[in-house]
Amino acid sequence: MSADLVILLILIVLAAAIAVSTVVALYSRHKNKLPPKPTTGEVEAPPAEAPQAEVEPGPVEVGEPAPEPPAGTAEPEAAPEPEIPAVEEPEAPASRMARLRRRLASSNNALARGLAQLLSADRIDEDTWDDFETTLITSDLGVAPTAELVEKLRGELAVDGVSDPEKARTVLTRELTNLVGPDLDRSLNLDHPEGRPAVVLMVGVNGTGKTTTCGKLARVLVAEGRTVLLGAADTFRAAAGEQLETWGERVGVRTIRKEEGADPASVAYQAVETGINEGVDVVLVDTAGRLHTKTGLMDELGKVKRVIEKLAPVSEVLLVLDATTGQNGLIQARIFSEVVDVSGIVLSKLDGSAKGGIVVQVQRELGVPVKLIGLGEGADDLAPFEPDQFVSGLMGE
Ligand SMILES: Nc1nc2c(ncn2[C@@H]2O[C@H](COP(=O)(O)OP(=O)(O)OP(=O)(O)O)[C@@H](O)[C@H]2O)c(=O)[nH]1
Repeated sequence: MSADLVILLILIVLAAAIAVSTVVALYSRHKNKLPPKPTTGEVEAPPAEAPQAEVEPGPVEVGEPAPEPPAGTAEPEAAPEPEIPAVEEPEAPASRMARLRRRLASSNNALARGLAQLLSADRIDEDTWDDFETTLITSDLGVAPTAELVEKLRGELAVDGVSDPEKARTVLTRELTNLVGPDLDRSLNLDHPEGRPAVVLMVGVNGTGKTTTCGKLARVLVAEGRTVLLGAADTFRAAAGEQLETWGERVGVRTIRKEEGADPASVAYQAVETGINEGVDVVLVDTAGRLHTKTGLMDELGKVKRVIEKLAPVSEVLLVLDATTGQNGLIQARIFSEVVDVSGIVLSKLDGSAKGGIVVQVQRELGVPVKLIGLGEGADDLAPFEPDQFVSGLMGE
């Protein structure tokens, strides 16, 4: 029995030993399976820590600073500045006037020369007066104004030459200024009813400088602090609308235009309507002025004016005349004044004309004053017409 017990005990011990070793082996195998975890643990650990550290503060940061970047960075980036053309600064009126006067003096040198000859003559005989008259007439002063001027001067200047050239110059200046009309109201009428813009209609034969004048005038008005809108109702010439728009961009004002051949009246209407909606001060309407027939012109301009007047009164009708065309300009002036009520004249291209006397003739012809003069193709080459400056320019001073 004791031997059996011993054997039994040995078996139990063996079994226990086997069991223990099995458990140990199993445990150690199980443990050996875990290491793969530690190997992945190296990969997992950083993401487990890093993303948590980054992601969590992330939303907070995005939430808080979000409003800042848009304010600080998004705006300048989003600003479509390159598309806005640079608006030019107009030249100061004082220096513009001085420059224009110099140009006027040099462009009318024929008249200035004639006056100088008269003033320096030793003896003012009939021939001298004849020459002087011819000079005045060649300068487009017109026959009647020339006769009036010569008569006045003959009464004041001695036959035996000009004893006092300074006095003679003063007399000449005074008489020429009187002919030009120092007291005429040359201001642009930009009066407009409350809530409606002043409407300026630019008329004239093609090529006289209407579009250019619209652009130059817009620039002057903007420089004076007015808001302006351009209406390209010259739909006849393909490039006219584009040309006006380019002027508008230079000055920083919008142009209402339609396709070539569109009804000019509808463009004018839309321009004034937009002007009302946007509360602008002045709408400048450029028109086409082809003189095929007077009836055609009358129909077109008449319609443009009527249509505009459904929305707002037309404050000014400016007739643009090319100073270099002389008598032809006068014929145009006559026709246009029969078609529309011209309220002011723009004499363009005086820089290229030695015939400044047209100012006097055209004013007499139409009974309306020259309000503006064009003295070049540049943006600042438009000036208010000032009789004193004009006469001293004519006299070459
Ligand atoms: N020298 C000079 N040229 C001018 C003046 N005003 C306009 N011009 C030029 O005259 C030409 C005709 O001017 P536009 O403004 O196109 O004339 P427009 O009357 O609008 O002509 P259409 O559109 O054909 O009816 C252009 O080359 C202008 O640059 C000026 O005062 N002096």
